[in-house]
Amino acid sequence: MLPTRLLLPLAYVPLKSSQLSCLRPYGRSSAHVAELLPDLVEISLSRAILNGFRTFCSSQDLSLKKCVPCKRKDLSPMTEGNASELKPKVPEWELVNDGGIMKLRRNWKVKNFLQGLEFFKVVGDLAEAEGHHPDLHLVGWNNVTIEIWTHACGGLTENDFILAAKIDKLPLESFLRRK
Ligand SMILES: C[C@H](O)[C@H](O)[C@H]1CNC2=NC(N)=NC(=O)C2=N1
Repeated sequence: MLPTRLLLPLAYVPLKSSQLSCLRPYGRSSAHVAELLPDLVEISLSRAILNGFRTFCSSQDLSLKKCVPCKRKDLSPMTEGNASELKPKVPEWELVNDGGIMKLRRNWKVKNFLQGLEFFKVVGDLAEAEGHHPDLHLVGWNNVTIEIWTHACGGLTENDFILAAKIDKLPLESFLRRK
């Protein structure tokens, strides 16, 4: 007879025999399943826990998410409150209100003008891959500023935070002036 309540070593989730029956592989005897069951359930449960953890991480780590197409009709800018909630996830960036348009802004000093253009190329390739694009400024030959906002709605959406988080993961150190 199958164990009526199985305490799982990983999560101590009590399972009733009715729940266990769905696990019974076709044609195997109950005794055999009882033997297999702890491993089977433990594996599936640890995967569930791992997936849950990964989901939790990915929803926390914006750089693992993907930008979505900006369809004007169903897009509205997030509130300043929402933007402030997401801001800690991109600590290197500042939240600015530029004439009523909320944007993310970050500055760098590059080695020289051409390194600035190379810097833009690396960022540009990422933007093209994401289908979401930053405003790139190269001023006074070595001052780079990137501003990110969603033009389709005239403000900030999650795309902008995702792009900022991804830019922060790019290998840009070689273009930068030593501090
Ligand atoms: C369909 C596609 O998502 C749009 O054309 C994209 C392209 N890149 C974009 N980038 C930014 N920053 N804002 C947009 O509204 C935008 N729209």
